[in-house]
Order: sequence, then C-alpha cells, then structure tokens
Amino acid sequence: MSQMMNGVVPSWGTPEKRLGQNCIVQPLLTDFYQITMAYAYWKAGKTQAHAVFDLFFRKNPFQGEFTIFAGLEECVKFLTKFSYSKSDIDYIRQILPPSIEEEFYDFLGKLDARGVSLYAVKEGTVVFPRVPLIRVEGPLIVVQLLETTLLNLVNYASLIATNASRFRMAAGKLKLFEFGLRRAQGPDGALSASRYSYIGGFDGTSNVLAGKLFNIPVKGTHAHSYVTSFNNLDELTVRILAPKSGGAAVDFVNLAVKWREKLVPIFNVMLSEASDGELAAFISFAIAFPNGFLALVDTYDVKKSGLLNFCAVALALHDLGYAPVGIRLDSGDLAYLSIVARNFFTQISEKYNISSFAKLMIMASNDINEETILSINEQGHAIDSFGIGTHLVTCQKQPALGCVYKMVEINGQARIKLSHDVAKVTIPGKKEVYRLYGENGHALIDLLQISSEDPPQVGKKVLCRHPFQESKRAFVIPSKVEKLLQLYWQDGTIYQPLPNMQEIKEKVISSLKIVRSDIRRTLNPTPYKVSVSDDLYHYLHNLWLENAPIGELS
Ligand SMILES: Nc1ncnc2c1ncn2[C@@H]1O[C@H](COP(=O)(O)OP(=O)(O)OP(=O)(O)O)[C@@H](O)[C@H]1O
Ligand SMILES: O=P(O)(O)OC[C@H]1O[C@H](OP(=O)(O)OP(=O)(O)O)[C@H](O)[C@@H]1O
Ligand SMILES: O=C(O)c1cccnc1
Ligand SMILES: [Mg+2]
Repeated sequence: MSQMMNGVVPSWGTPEKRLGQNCIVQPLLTDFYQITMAYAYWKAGKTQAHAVFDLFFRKNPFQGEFTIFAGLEECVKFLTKFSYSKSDIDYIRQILPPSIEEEFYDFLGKLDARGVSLYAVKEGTVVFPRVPLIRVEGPLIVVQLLETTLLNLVNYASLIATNASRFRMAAGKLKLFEFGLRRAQGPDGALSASRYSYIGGFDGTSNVLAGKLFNIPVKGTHAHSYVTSFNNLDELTVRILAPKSGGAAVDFVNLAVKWREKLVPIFNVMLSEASDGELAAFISFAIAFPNGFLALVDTYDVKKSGLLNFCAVALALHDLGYAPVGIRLDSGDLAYLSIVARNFFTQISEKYNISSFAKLMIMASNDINEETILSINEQGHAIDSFGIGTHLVTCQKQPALGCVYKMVEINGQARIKLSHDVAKVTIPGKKEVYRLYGENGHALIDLLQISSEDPPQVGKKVLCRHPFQESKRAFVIPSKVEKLLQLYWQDGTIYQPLPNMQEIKEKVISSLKIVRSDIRRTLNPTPYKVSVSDDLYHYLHNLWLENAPIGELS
C-alpha cells in the first residue's frame, strides 16, 4: 500500500505549518547561561558591542570525510521571529536572581534580530571540518543569545542528512523509506529525522505528520499484528471483491484458496504447513487495498507460508484486473530470502505468462544499517527497497555532530580561542570561504581568507596553507571558484529566497558529485583539504603568539 501526497506546498507555507514543529523553536529554547551572560554583558555596558561568530564542526561524523549541511531554513526563520514575549520575560524574571535590575527586562523585551546579519553555505551543500557553515554578525548580546538554538537547529539536521546520504550511496538506485518514528528521540527528533532524511536522499517516510508538514511522500505496509489478528478463513466477514473494470463481485476467498492449492507444487510445501490465519489476513488486506496490495510475509515462515499465501492472493487479484505491489521481509537472511522470493515470482510469471509478477516489489526491513546494505550488495540480492528506522534516526554509529559557535571578532578586533589540542584552536577574524575546483569538475580544496582579501581567481595561482602545519602547503590554479558563504538575513529581512525541500534534496545530489569518490567512500576515506590563505595563516599565528602566555620553567 502506498500513499503519495500531491501538490507543491512550500515547506514553510501556511500558518498551520508555523504552528507545527517550529512552535518550539523560540528564544527560550536556549541554555540558561546565554541569558545570564546577556545580563552580565548588559551590566558591563556592552550593549553597543558588535561581534562576529562562526558556526562550524571539527570532525566529520560516521568515520567519514564529508558532511551535509542542513537546518539553515529553520535558522533563518528563527531570526525572523526572535523576540521575547511578555510571558517569556515573566519567566526569565522568575529564574534570574532578584538582584537583576528592572531595566534589563525592558531591554530584553525590545530585543530582536534586525541588527543581525547571517551568512551561510547553501543548505544541502557538502561541507568539511573548520569551514564556517554560518557566520553571524551583529550586536554581541543578540548574537550570543542565538548560539544554542542555532547549534540545535544545525547539528541534528546535518547529522541526519549526512546519515541519510550515506544510506543513499550504499543503496544506489534502490528505494529508501524512513520508518523511524517509533524509535526516534521524541516527537521533535522524529519530525526532524523524517524531514532531513528526505533531504539526504530518502524517498519517503512512514511519519504521517511529517508528510503533512513537509510534503514528504508517505509510505507504509502493515505490521505483524495485522497477520496475527486472524486465525482462519471462517473469520472473514467480507469475502467478495468486484473486478477492477467493474461488474459483479466474485468470491475472492474462494479464488485465493483455489490459487493456493494450484501453487503448492511450485512451492514444494505441504498445504498444512501454510497458515490459514495469514491467508485470511492477506485476503482481507487485499480486499481493503486491491490496488496497493503489499504483504509482510515473515510472520510464520517466509518459504513455507508467507510467500505461498502472498502469491495466492496476488494471483487472485490479478484475475480481477488488479496489480499487486509486493512483499516486505522483516527477519531472517534478507539477501537470501529476497532471492528465494524473486525466484518464485519469476517461475509464476513464466508459468502463467504474467510478466509483471517477476517485477513485484521486495522490501526489506529489520535493523538495517549502512554496513548491512553494503554487505547485502556484496552477497547479491533481489531487494528493491529498504525500510529503515533505528539506525537512521538515532544515528547509532554517531549520535551527535559537534558543531560549535565561536566568537571570531569583537568590535573589529579578531579573537582566538586557544587549546592544548591544536585542532581546537579557532581560526580568528571575519572570513570568507572559497571552494576551488580542478579541471575535471571536482572540488580540490576549500580556502578560508580574511574577508578583506581579494577573492581567488580562475586560472591564477593561489597559495593554500594548512592552518596549523607550516610545511603543508600547495599552489592551486582553480578552474572554478565558488564563494560558499551567502547573505541570507540582514536589516530584518530574508535576503534571498530560501530553497524548498526538493531544491535542497537536489543540491545534496549535485554537491556530492563534486566530491571525489575516495573522499566519499566508507572504508578509510581520504580527508578533503581545508586550507587558509597565506595572509590568514600569518594573522592566525601572530594572534596565537600574542595570546599564548609564555610559561616559565623551574
Ligand atoms: N544477508 C544479510 N547480510 C547481513 N546482514 C543481514 C542479512 N540479512 C539480515 N541481516 C541483518 O541481520 C540481523 C538479524 O537480526 P536478528 O538476529 O535479530 O534476527 P531476526 O531475523 O530479526 O530474527 P527474529 O525476527 O526471528 O528474531 C538484522 O540486523 C538484519 O538487518
Ligand atoms: O528495524 P528498524 O530499522 O528500526 O525499522 C523499523 C522496524 O519497525 C517495525 O517493527 P518493530 O521493530 O517495531 O517490531 P518487530 O521488528 O518486532 O516486528 C518494522 O517491522 C521494522 O522492523
Ligand atoms: O509501514 C511499514 O511497513 C512500517 C512503518 C513503520 C515501522 N515499520 C514498518
Ligand atoms: Mg524490528
């Protein structure tokens, strides 16, 4: 059975949608320390301070070497409605100490994001460690207050989109359906999982609310409980079905039973081994959905019962002019059973001259992860689609992406965050990011520059340096230069149209194509290079020396 929602609804269209997932994305969806810092900044007279923050991550997830950036639309929408309501202020008053000056609450009540500018990489782009995905500029207090919410909106979205894109790469052209609602991290996790796995390459979801809110195709089969709820054929109260082209209804139960008897020699089983309850369940489901009959065949025994019962009902439907859809396997050796099923379908197709029978859909589910798909591919199989829940939505292999939000400039002065771990030292200053392409269309390197530097030019040699290892540098002559950070929000308006879900989905596909296959592969992928310009290299290291205290040995 399958349902597809039609009509193009922008993913942020109607007021109804605004009340959906996003009603919980509001200024109080933050860490308390942002609000205490806001007071301390205010008290310290920093209301006019102007800051620049970068949002970036340091390590790709899933032992991979790439990440898909997602969540931008939600970030921009958050800015459009960033302001504290009266009840928000009343609540903040309750949680802050009584010593807080009353004027601070007046100040908070008037805050909004009109003074903020937000630059970002396009949603759906393949991104790499240390590259600023979002640059936020504006009044210190406001841009600080945005930190937690922006990170929350980007981290899981990007993690899921990346996970989904990895499943997509493993599955090739096979269909992928997200079945994770029951296993997801709460209702919001589930909705985000459905939305961003669709962006990352899935074809549909079982999550009905996600379908309604985001216009994602909704798909579904049935559960084992539907099968176990039937004991025998006598229970069936509705027993007839009219042919698809109209006319008198026929005894559909009888038709299916006759087919089952005829099929017994093909399946080489004893009729007594096949479950009558399962046959009754399949018959009733086919009567309910004659045009979308897809049956779960592993409740009792795939070979001895499920496939035989399915084929009997599918052939009865075919007699009446309906096209059955296929089966779902949810246990056992999925590669092997899919081949067994396909062989039966092919035999029946040949014996009864029904070509469509050989192409019945075989869906597999049951705790599937990226490795299962890769292994099943190696073994050989006849699966057409996968239903994937737990491993996709919980990102079991790596449950969080570590995006951080770091101050890089205050009042025009660059800021650096030092660390004993060199990889954690921030790259200071307001920066631009350029993606430099080689002749074959593949991305060669990302280059971070101080924003006042001239952009690199096509055909002109540019020195790209490793940010921390002096000896690692390379000259690049780019065939194409792409400026990654674009302005999305300024002066209280959305500066350029936000792409819809379909466009973001396409961006993921086109963006992955520009990444070399050795960077994309699962096993020991090659790291992509992210570099700094020579000027930024010196700027960074001078500031590092200025800020690093000189120790004394004793
Ligand atoms: N051909 C295959 N190659 C690799 N992994 C497979 C293959 N077929 C199934 N799997 C995976 O093996 C695991 C089998 O799960 P498990 O051991 O719980 O058995 P099961 O089939 O679910 O049994 P049951 O439902 O009867 O308890 C699942 O994670 C499934 O995705
Ligand atoms: O395995 P996942 O990737 O999470 O995919 C979703 C699972 O959810 C359903 O059953 P459920 O696990 O609830 O019950 P069952 O496996 O015992 O049938 C379905 O049959 C899948 O097995
Ligand atoms: O429709 C299905 O088959 C389905 C939906 C959710 C979870 N497991 C299976
Ligand atoms: Mg299961």
